[in-house]
Amino acid sequence: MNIIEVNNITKDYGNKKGVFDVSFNVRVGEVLGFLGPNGAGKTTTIRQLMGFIKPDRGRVAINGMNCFKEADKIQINLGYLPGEIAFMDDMTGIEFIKFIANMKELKDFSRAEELMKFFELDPRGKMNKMSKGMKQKIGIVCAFMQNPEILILDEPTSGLDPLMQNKFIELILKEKENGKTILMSSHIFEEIEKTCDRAAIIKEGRIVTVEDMEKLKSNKRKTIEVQFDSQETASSFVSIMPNGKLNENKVIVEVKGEMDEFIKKLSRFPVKDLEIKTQSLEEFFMHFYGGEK
Ligand SMILES: Nc1ncnc2c1ncn2[C@@H]1O[C@H](COP(=O)(O)OP(=O)(O)OP(=O)(O)O)[C@@H](O)[C@H]1O
Repeated sequence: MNIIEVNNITKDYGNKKGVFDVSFNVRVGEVLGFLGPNGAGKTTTIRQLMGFIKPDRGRVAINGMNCFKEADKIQINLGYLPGEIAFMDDMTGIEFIKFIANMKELKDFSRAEELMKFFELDPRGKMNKMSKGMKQKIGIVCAFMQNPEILILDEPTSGLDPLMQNKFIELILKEKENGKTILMSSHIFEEIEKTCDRAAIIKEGRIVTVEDMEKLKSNKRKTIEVQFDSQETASSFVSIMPNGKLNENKVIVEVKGEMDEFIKKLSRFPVKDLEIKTQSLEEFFMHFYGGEK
């Protein structure tokens, strides 16, 4: 069942800017990665899902409700992390979190406290003295503290250091286990690879592809370099591995998908050393991005 439905939406800002005929769905309990280079249209799409802007054409719905007309109702059960957070700078972090909690009529503050501890956030200082990473952590606490069924996250790890990025991945995996439905935009391939079930790729305002992550991962190319004791052994191996390239006593082979056939053939030879380089998902996605990030 689809929880988030984006059907042929267009928001045309002129000069080929905006989003055009964008469609994708997020199923119940699914984590969908929304990927695209700067200016591709991720935030514009997300803002239509949040009901901040109305599509010129098409329909966006969450839980069957129209995102523009029924935004208030939808947002009761939705956690949102904006790409750029407008904070009230003269508040302290904790004042801001409590302000949002009041707005959401949140009674139980224990989850907010749990999240602050998890992200090692001391929220007592003034917001205008906080680093980008600290502000991002406050945004994350605000999005997750009401334990919503649906989460829409616009570049959630922007500004976080690698340790905190890993903590964020941990949080998403836990939320996924709890059956939450999550849409998150990202530039970080590693976090998409580790957390998402599918990825939608947007470029120049149009969806290029929506792919299953397992399929993407299984299609990843591996470059394997095998070192043998002599050039003779290497040549014998190449004779049964026609796509292998001989380089003195080494053979370099590209393997896509299943490794079984390669391993069975290699097991007939004495191997001195073996190195496997896996094509990163980033390299894979570059194919869709057309070289630009
Ligand atoms: N209100 C607006 N008026 C005119 N153009 C706009 C407006 N909002 C966004 N745009 C343009 O629409 C395009 C898509 O912007 P959007 O912010 O959705 O991209 P994005 O994929 O979120 O990029 P980033 O990764 O940089 O955040 C950009 O060219 C942007 O300049």
